[in-house]
Amino acid sequence: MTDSKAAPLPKLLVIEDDAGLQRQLRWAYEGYQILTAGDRESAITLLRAEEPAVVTLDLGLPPDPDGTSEGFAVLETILALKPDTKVIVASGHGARESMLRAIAMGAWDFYQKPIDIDALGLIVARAFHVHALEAENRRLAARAGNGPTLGGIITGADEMLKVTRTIERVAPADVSVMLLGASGTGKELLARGLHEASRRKGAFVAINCAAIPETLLESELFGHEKGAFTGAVKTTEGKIEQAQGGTLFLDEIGDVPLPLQVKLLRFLQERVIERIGGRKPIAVDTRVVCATHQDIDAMVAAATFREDLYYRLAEIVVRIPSLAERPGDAGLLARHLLHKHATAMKLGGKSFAPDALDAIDAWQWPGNVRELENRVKRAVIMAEGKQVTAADLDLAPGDAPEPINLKAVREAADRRAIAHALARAEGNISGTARLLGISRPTLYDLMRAYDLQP
Ligand SMILES: Nc1ncnc2c1ncn2[C@@H]1O[C@H](COP(=O)(O)OP(=O)(O)OP(=O)(O)O)[C@@H](O)[C@H]1O
Repeated sequence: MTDSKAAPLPKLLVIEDDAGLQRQLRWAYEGYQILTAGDRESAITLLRAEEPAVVTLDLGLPPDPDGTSEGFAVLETILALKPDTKVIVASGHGARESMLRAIAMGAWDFYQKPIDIDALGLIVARAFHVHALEAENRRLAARAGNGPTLGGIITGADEMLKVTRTIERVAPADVSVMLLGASGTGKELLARGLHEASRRKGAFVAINCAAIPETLLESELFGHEKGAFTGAVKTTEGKIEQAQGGTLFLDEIGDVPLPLQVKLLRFLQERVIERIGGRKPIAVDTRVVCATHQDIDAMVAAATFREDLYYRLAEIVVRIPSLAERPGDAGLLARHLLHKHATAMKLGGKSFAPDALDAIDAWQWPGNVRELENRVKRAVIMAEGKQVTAADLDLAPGDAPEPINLKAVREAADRRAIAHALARAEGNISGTARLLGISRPTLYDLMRAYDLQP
């Protein structure tokens, strides 16, 4: 049986007035549908009809085959009609100025004639890859923009959408919720979203149990009466009381010392507190949500966290995936954060250079969204022009030795892109080839050339 639903081949438009070269390029690549045009009119007609993702453009086109005017006019029209098209411009020897002008106008890359099919093939493959990544980012952004998400959470990843759906479901029920996830994954944002979705009328009160010295934590939580201890000059409500009728968010619950765990347990059982130095019990109706980045199960097993308290706090446990476990979210969030911070600093109109998007996609983000936000904020300040580069984000250049030439840079980028796609497709060759927008044989060739394993 033939597979009638096979994915259509990615389209490459070759704009070249030399019929011999046209033929050579037509047969050079497998895995693409090659469209050819010899002049402006037929090129633009094909662009409108077929919307190719990648175009190779010879600047010397009739009626100005020895100059560049017609080529630049075509480049301008393509980018005006379809700005996401990746245009790779061809130049003869010594045409550096034209190339720089083409890049400044928005061309994706260039190559020198005479054509080296292998080198051009790599540039073309990479252009398809970046085009596919950008299209995926736009798709995720559109999906994430479908209606308000819980607590303003930005995500397009199923792993995280599942989390927001769970939280929306449990929000109205009066159960305790424990959020488990690494630092910077958005636990506090989710807790706040849960509070908003619960429609509790009181306040959302957050306390970071790791940030407050042990000796002060009890007073912060339970409050104190005037004169209860040296320095207690006036009666003060604790965070638990402040959350009356609302939600109490206990961040880093794993850092609460054992004696205080006992007091918290008593509060959760009886729903009353006593301020330090106070004698009368005060009833408090509050929803408790807690979070930790620690391995709480191991802490319970080691008896450094009380099991009875754990069961009171963790009627529902929600695990928050790290940023690296949410495909596409790093790029999506980066764009959102770039817009947010550039606007706040009155430095609007900034976008990411292709190398920045690649670097964002390849980085593992050990500090999750918090790290991403810090890097983007810094990059907005550091970027010299409208484009934010990987170097502005302090990502790629520091991680690799100084490349010796452009070929080395491209190889490194290809290697990263292929390794990343392989990981995303879990080693599946067809899936990887699809993600990269290249054919399986081309992928095999590249993997062999770069000595990569599935
Ligand atoms: N999905 C997201 N969409 C938008 N902003 C996010 C998202 N996730 C996190 N952030 C932002 O990233 C920063 C860190 O998030 P948050 O404080 O909620 O993380 P956390 O897991 O509580 O971190 P920590 O454990 O270090 O306290 C905040 O500025 C938050 O607004």
